[in-house]
Parts: sequence; C-alpha cells; structure tokens
Amino acid sequence: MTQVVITGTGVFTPENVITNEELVTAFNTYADNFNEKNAAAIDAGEINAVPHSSPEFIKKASGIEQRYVLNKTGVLDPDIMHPVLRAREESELSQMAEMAVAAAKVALQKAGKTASEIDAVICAASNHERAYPAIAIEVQEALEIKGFAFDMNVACSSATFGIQAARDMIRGGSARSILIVNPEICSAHLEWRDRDCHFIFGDVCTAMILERADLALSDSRFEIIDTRCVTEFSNNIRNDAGFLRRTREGHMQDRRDMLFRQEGRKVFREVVPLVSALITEHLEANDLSADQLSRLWLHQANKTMNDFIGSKVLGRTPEKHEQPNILQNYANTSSAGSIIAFSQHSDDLNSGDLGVICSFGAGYSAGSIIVKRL
Ligand SMILES: CC(C)(COP(=O)(O)OP(=O)(O)OC[C@H]1O[C@@H](n2cnc3c(N)ncnc32)[C@H](O)[C@@H]1OP(=O)(O)O)[C@@H](O)C(=O)NCCC(=O)NCCSC(=O)CC(=O)O
Repeated sequence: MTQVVITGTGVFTPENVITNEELVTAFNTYADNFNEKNAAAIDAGEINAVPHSSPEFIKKASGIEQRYVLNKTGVLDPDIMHPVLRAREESELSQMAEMAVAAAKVALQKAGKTASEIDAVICAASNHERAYPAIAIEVQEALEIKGFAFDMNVACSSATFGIQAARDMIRGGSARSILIVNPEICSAHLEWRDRDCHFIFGDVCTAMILERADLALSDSRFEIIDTRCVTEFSNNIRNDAGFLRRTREGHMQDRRDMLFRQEGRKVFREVVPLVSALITEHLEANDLSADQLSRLWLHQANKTMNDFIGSKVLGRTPEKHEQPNILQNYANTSSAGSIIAFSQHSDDLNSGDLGVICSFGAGYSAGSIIVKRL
C-alpha cells in the first residue's frame, strides 16, 4: 500500500489578541447596558437580566486565557459585540482564502515543495464564507496549483476527516500530494452576548502537506499509519444558519439559533467516552497499545475534557509534554486546534515515535489519526 506522509504544517495566527479580562470588561458593560435598557421588562419578569461573566470562571471552566481574532474592536464594543470585517471586492482574495494562503506558504516551505508539485487543495473548515465558488479553488488559483480543489465541512473534525480523504486520494492515485487548509473564523459564528459561551472561540488557519512518501523531501516526516473517523448525530452543538434561512418566516432576524450554540455539559458527558473509545479501539485495531504513544494532539475545546480523555486513554495522568494544550493561547479554533498542537509540538519527537491526532465536535464527529515520525 502507498505510504503517505505529512511533511509540512503551517499556522497563520491573527495579530489581535483578546485576553479574558478585556473580554469580560466588554461583556459586563454590554450586560449592564442591556439590563438598564430593559429594566422594566426584567422587573416584570418578561425577560431575564444578563448576568456578569468573570475571567476566573472562564479560566477554571475551560483553561482558556486569551484568543486571537481577525477583528477586535467590534467584539469589544458593547454596542456591537461581533467582529466587523470589510466586505471584499470579487477581484480581491476572500478573507478565508487569504488566511489559507498565508498558512499554506509556511507548510509548503517546511515540506520543501513548490506549488507546482501539489496536485489538489482541500479547504476543510467549520464555516465557509460563501456558498460558491469553493474557497479551496480560490486558494488553488492564488498559489498557482494545478489539479483540483474542493471545500468540505465536518465542523470540529474537518481537519482529521480532510486528512483521511487526502490520504485515501493519494493512495488511490488521484493525487500525489495534497494541500489541506483549515481557515477557522470562529469569532463570526460565536454569540459574544451569551455568557455561557462568549469565551470559547478564536480565529486561526492551519495548513498541511500530505504526499507520497517516495516523493517527500522534508526531514520532518510523519507517516500516517491509519485513520478512523466516526459520526453520531446530536443536536447538542448546533447552528441553524443556512441557505434556507430566507425561506422561513422570521429567520432573517437576529436569532440565537443562527449562531453556534451548545449544551456544554451534555457535550462533555457524551463526547469524552466516545473519543476515548475511538482512540483505544483504533490503537487496538493497529496492534498498538497506549503505552507505545509518545504524544496525543487532542482537539482544543476544554482543558478538563482533554485531561479526562488523556487519562482514560493512557490509564494514568498524562505528562504535560505527552498531551500539549494550545487552547490557553488560542481558545477553541474548531478543526484547527489539534493541528496547531501537532504543528507546534512535534519537532522534538524521534524517529519511530508514535502519536495520535484526534478531533471531536459538532455532529457529533470525531477523527483519530495515528502517525509515526520517520
Ligand atoms: C461550556 C463549558 C466550559 C461550561 O463549563 P461548566 O459545565 O463547568 O459550566 P456551566 O455551563 O454548567 O455553568 C456553571 C455555572 O457557571 C455559570 N456561568 C456560565 N458561564 C459563566 C461565565 N462566563 N462567567 C461566570 N459564570 C458563568 C453558569 O450560569 C452556572 O451557574 P449555576 O451553577 O448557578 O447554574 C463546559 O461545559 C465545556 O467546555 N463543555 C465541553 C464543550 C465542548 O467541547 N464543546 C465543543 C465545542 S464545539 C466545537 O469544538 C466546534 C465544532 O464542533 O465545530
């Protein structure tokens, strides 16, 4: 069977940082303004007052300390409470394509590849900024890549499902090398006015080069030993914004269900066992045991959740270096999270070392990728 390797990764990180303290100051001002404006209705019991948020809660409940965003001023303006991004001309690169090109250039350079050596582009992300043409095709044109390109969306598991799709296409012979990009503008699907989740997300873009091992030039090669993807339907993480919105009465209004929403506790309870079983069974199917793993690069949604999964999989508390978290700096960046962790915490592994990249999120969807440093 054709051996497929990951030879380069890249991360584009936006310049703007929002700390928990800045975020909470803006949120609490919004809450005070809302409560003052709606005092009569709140007193009459018609609507609920918006309670204050706190940096201490955020850090304790999630492990998140800050997040990067494309636009900070809109998010932190109590009268706006969402990012404000300039509409772009058709002649300009779209926002997602621009992030993707920046991350892709780093991944290409690390892989020692030129665009002419790439046969396909997959843009795998939780949200795409337009229906069509595909962002991936725009990235393909911007980088002057021949071949084909397409967008795909499996929410938080877009990147791992993208790896499986790319690996299978390379094995099947439809491409020799594939660029995967994961531009995640999570700030735009987050309800920054909702205390339960306003701290959760950040923006970023990751990129990876997957190719046939016999064509690889980079010293940093991770063989994809095996991939396993699972899905199980759940409404516990949901966003109803979609192209039928205009057809449904009242759906064009400012509605909570047209942005990210979740039953965080249920997600926690249901996804931890699903993911630990996925990794454990995937290792068993490959005649591997958890004590042979040098690293777990987990989805970056919640520190406690990762601590649980790591302990369940390894049968002991993981050492910090065995299960690196990046969510304290980036927050949840949906599909990009585990790839940031992989990109920033894999250079130190030695030849023969094994690890698992694992995503989980809306769908539910979860992906496990067993890799070996060559
Ligand atoms: C969302 C959570 C951080 C919430 O943490 P907890 O479960 O501890 O907290 P909770 O919601 O029950 O709230 C506990 C108490 O704190 C209060 N509380 C809530 N938010 C608060 C805030 N900002 N500041 C202060 N207090 C707050 C609540 O009202 C409640 O009060 P009281 O006790 O008085 O009622 C966590 O459940 C979580 O991370 N779950 C997993 C989420 C996850 O992995 N999601 C996937 C994301 S989707 C994804 O990754 C992307 C994708 O799929 O595309």
